[in-house]
This record gives sequence, C-alpha cells and structure tokens, in this order.
Amino acid sequence: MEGTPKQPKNCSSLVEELVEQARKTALGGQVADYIPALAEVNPDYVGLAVIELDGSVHTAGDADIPFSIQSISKVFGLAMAMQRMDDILWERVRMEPSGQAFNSIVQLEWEHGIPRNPFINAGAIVVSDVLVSHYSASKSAFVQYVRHLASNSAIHADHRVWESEKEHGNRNAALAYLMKSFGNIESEVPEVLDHYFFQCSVAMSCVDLARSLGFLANRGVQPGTGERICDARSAHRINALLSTSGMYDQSGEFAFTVGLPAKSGVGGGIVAVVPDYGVIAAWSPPLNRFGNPSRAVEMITQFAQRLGLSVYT
Ligand SMILES: NC(=O)CC[C@H](N)C(=O)O
Repeated sequence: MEGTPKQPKNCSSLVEELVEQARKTALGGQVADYIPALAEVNPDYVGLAVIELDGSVHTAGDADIPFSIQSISKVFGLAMAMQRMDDILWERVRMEPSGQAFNSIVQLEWEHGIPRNPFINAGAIVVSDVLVSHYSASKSAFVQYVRHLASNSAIHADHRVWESEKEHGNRNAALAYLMKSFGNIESEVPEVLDHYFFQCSVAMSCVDLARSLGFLANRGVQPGTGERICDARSAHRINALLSTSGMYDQSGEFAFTVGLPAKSGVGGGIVAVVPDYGVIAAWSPPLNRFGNPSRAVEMITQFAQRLGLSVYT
C-alpha cells in the first residue's frame, strides 16, 4: 500500500548505531581537493538522516549541518528541466550508464557531444543549459526550488565554493565547449557554467536533502505537504536514472549490494530513495576512488541491508 513503511521498527537506534560505527571506522579516502574550498572541510563530519513518508524523522551525528551538495544538485536540476521540457530533452542527453568517471571527456567526442546521462558532469551541463534558456534567472529559480522542496528558506549557495569552482573549472569548461562545438549547448558557455557551478555550491544538510526528495519515494507527490512536484512517470524516470547512473562508475556495484536509486556528490553526501518508504541522506567528506563518500556508502548499505530495503527484492 502506498505510504506504508516496509519496516518501521527501531529506525532511530539504527541510525544512531550506524553513525557511531562510521565514526570509529577508518575507511581511508580523501576529501575532494580539486575544488580548493572543499579541501578545507573537516573530514570527521558524519551525519545520517532518514525521513519516512509518514513524516517520521530519524537523525544522528551532524545531520543538521549544511554541506556542499555538489553533484546531488544534478537531481534537482533534472527535475526542474523535465518540468519545462518534453521528451526532446532525451535527444540532448541520453539515459545510459557511462562506465566512465563523472568528469570524463573521452566518450563525449565519440558520441557527438551527446552525454550518456544527466548525472555525469557533461549531462548536468546540458541540463544547466536548458535551465538557463528556460528561466530568466535560473540561479535564483534553482535556489527557490530547493528551498521550497526542503521547506527551508535558509538554504543558500556557498559563494566561496562557487568562486573556487569557477577558478578551477577548466575540465568542466572543456566539456561545455566540446558540446557547444557539436551544437548541444544553446546559451553562451560562461553563462551555462556559472549556473552549473552555482547549483553545485548550494549547501544543504542531510535533513534538508532527505526532506526535499521525498516526492521521488512517493510517485511525485511531496509527502509532507501533499503537493505534486512531478508526474509519476517523471519520478519513475529519475529513480531509474539514479539506479543506473547516480553513483557514477560504482553504480553497478551499488545496485548489486544495496539496490536503491541514489545520488552522490564530491561534498561527501549521498541521498538514497526508498520507494514507498522514504529517503535516506548520509554525509561524510572523504571520498573513494570513484568520487563517492566511503562512510556514507557504508551507512546507507548497512541501513538498507538491515531493514531489507531494496527495489529489487
Ligand atoms: N561528482 C561531483 O560532485 C562533481 C561536481 C563538481 N562540482 C564538478 O563539477 O566537478
């Protein structure tokens, strides 16, 4: 039945236990340092938040501290673009796993400037181009959208991170100019990159993230407010893409071991959608070799396995 928790018991104590365990685990990995402002983040932060469709909130550790959402912004950007554009969007960005690093450039030339999916950087830059063309002020539209979804008007972009990415964004600029040369970017590249870096620099907490993406677990309707954010088909499509491409080149392994649609970011966050149950958001800055946060992967894996949450069961 829609909205019925699959496993309501002892969530809060499990969330506490997983954070405690994560704090003790030295999983290695390094905080992202290719964006200098991110390198300054304390690697010891650990947060976990679970929000169920019935509104129950379970949090532990640093679940209320905002951090740089980075690539998690690609989910919000895509949801906005899908609202504004029909299926023509899928001629400009595809729906296949890339099998490459999130910022890889090699595939893009072979495939004529059409990115494999909206959750690698090239795909998110195309989505940013859609937003720049469809909104007169795309950056403020983006921030208003996430504030509304998270019911938190204090959410804002971290300008230091934004500037830092702009200064060190040569690879993303290369992706954007290559796509422009193939005719897959409409607006001017600097304006598109400015939007892309801005949305990556938005700071949100685990609680904000878990609350904001509840609609993906509930066929497009935001559980707290009953507002329809997107149609059920769009929610299905976003979840499908998250399952196949949300964890970059570790998406196959994540599906194999966990089995939930999820998106990671180099700020150390991951959100995982559990259809008909709720959303899990975890944060710990050090990253593994795929650019996914090791402890956050571990906390979500444990939570899902212990409660038997998987879309493939
Ligand atoms: N994986 C990520 O979180 C990447 C986002 C980052 N802003 C970048 O463009 O490189």
